[in-house]
Amino acid sequence: MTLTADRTEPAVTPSLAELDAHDISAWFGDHKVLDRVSLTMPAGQVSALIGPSGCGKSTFLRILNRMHELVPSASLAGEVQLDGVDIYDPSRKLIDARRQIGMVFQKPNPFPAMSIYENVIAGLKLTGMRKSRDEKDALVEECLTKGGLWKEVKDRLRAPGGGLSGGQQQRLCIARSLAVKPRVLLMDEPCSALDPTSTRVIEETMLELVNDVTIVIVTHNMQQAQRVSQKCAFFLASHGTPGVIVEHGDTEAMFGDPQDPRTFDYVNGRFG
Ligand SMILES: Nc1ncnc2c1ncn2[C@@H]1O[C@H](COP(=O)(O)OP(=O)(O)OP(=O)(O)O)[C@@H](O)[C@H]1O
Repeated sequence: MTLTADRTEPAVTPSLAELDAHDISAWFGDHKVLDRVSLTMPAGQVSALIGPSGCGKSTFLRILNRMHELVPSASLAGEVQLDGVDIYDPSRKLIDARRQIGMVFQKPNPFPAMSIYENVIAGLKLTGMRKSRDEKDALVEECLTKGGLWKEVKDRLRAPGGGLSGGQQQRLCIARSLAVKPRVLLMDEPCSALDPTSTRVIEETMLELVNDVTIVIVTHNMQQAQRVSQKCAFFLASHGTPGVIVEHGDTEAMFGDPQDPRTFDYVNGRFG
């Protein structure tokens, strides 16, 4: 990345961060849905979480930025570290974890009546970040550029976010996540509501973004996992038991030479 003497800070924190989950177990009430899952998601790479429906991928993802605790019946055990710092440490603010570890959801969720411009900077107020008008203008351009949307919307920044296509709305949500300078971006099936062309654009955007931000994506699309990720983890919850990671490693090896027959069957579409 080229460093310039811009009047604004870059929209994305330059130092790349590793995310480490140790022995994560999770419950909804008495129902245990994850059992001692450990995974390192390396800095500056895309890690894909794959596995059949209901095996706990989304729950694991939500634990990575403390969203699991929003569900009243939810509880968890284990540790999540962002560059060696425990995000669940009681002395750390919840808002810090959520700012540093952003999330993009399956269904694009911009504020529909709010302008494209205001959507991008919507997170600043929530996280207590103050910026001048010029700084906001520069930040909006930078985030929309990184989100792969700038060229399409630069002449209509005051138009409502809800007027964009589904794929554009998802890229707007990515731009909004970037505005608060996350170090990790979690993406929960970000393309499942999109057509193949929009999906490709988001995938290209991810491949650019990963130079600035560590990415973890949940996907049911095996081709997508192969196209975008360098690391991959296969989750499975067999016969009502809590979800575990059966196998993880380099994506190329997971698809080309899986060690566990269950991984082989899954990546080859034989079950799930
Ligand atoms: N809010 C909730 N309350 C109770 N149980 C839940 C809740 N969310 C998820 N679960 C249960 O936790 C288990 C894991 O669900 P989760 O959504 O994490 O799986 P998943 O692998 O992401 O599935 P999918 O691929 O279908 O999205 C499932 O048994 C699910 O029913």
